[in-house]
Amino acid sequence: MQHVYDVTIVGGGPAGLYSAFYSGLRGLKTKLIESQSQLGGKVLLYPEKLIWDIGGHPPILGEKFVKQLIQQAKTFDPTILTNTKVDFIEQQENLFIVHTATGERHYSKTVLLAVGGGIINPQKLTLEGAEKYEMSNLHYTVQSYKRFVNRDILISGGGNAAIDWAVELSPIAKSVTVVYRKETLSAHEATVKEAIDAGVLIECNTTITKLLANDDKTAIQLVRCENSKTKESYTRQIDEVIISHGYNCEASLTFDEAISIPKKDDYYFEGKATGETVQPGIFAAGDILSFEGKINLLLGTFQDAANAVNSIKTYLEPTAYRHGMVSSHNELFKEKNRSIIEKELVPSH
Ligand SMILES: Cc1cc2nc3c(=O)[nH]c(=O)nc-3n(C[C@H](O)[C@H](O)[C@H](O)COP(=O)(O)OP(=O)(O)OC[C@H]3O[C@@H](n4cnc5c(N)ncnc54)[C@H](O)[C@@H]3O)c2cc1C
Repeated sequence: MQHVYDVTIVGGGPAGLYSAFYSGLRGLKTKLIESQSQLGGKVLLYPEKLIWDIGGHPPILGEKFVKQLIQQAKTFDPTILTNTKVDFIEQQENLFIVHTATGERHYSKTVLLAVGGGIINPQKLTLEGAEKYEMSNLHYTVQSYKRFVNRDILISGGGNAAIDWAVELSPIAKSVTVVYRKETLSAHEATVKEAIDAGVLIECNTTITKLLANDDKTAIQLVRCENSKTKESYTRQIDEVIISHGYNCEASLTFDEAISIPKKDDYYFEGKATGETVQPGIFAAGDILSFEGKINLLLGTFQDAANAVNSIKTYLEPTAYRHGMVSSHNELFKEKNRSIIEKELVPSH
């Protein structure tokens, strides 16, 4: 017989990870289930981006931020499962049974949905044979800047992510060209200006029509593009190709008939700022949750997580303290505080 957890968090992005930390802080027996092999959610899509807008935190690389989030999530030793997709949630009296795609069942008194926009996969290039270059120089995310030093780079896409990459790579690349199928880019004007000022070449109405392999067919050597207006096509020698065509979100989570959670738009759950959904025992946090005044940013996910966990605590123990607790009240921190404070007090030379 499996253990029954106080809370099972579905999704290991920022909302799920911070929920795991916070539910430990509130003394709840916690399990977190993530479908991907890595924890971190959408932040894994921008490991090399500097994040500037986290309160009280200096600019931090996405990759480092994820590491810190994971470390914090593990503070109270929750059970964490990766490579485990939740596909169905069932309720039997006061117990939830969380079913996974591989046929396992997880038992829990409450469920916290932190599934963001679903399981995220980049939109792939649909050209024939494109997939064979994914092991070499066709990329869907920028995992490491080193790879792009002194290279001729072609980026396909006109949104913020494409232009952000163009701006960030242009100081280290030999050249950066952006091709975009529409008349004008959809990225912020200020970033587009930054890209142009940095020497990025932008070609609108233009799409990639062919990837031509090198002699041993292991890497793309030439990219053929076509301008949809002039019908002109040209071939360009290229070292690295980055595709930034957005993401597909696989929203495959379903519920049994007894569970009803109102949906807003395609995949957002209408709920309250306190994380409660209309379904008793099921809570939500992060990008999946929609309420008036909701912020779909990292800072919003943290507030959602704390609110949802506090709601879970009082759902399970109606007399428990309803609101946020300051971390210094926690016994585990008391032990750790001493060594941290001692280190801080050592005069620096
Ligand atoms: C390119 C880009 C740049 C951004 N830059 C910033 C920024 O600078 N500052 C900022 O504050 N915010 C930024 N954001 C927004 C921020 O990343 C999101 O608000 C945040 O990641 C949302 O966290 P989340 O945990 O709610 O969802 P997600 O990060 O989407 O995580 C959800 C997790 O749930 C998992 N999951 C989904 N379905 C299932 C299932 N059925 N079973 C198991 N697991 C499942 C997914 O695999 C995923 O890991 C950016 C977003 C993008 C896309």
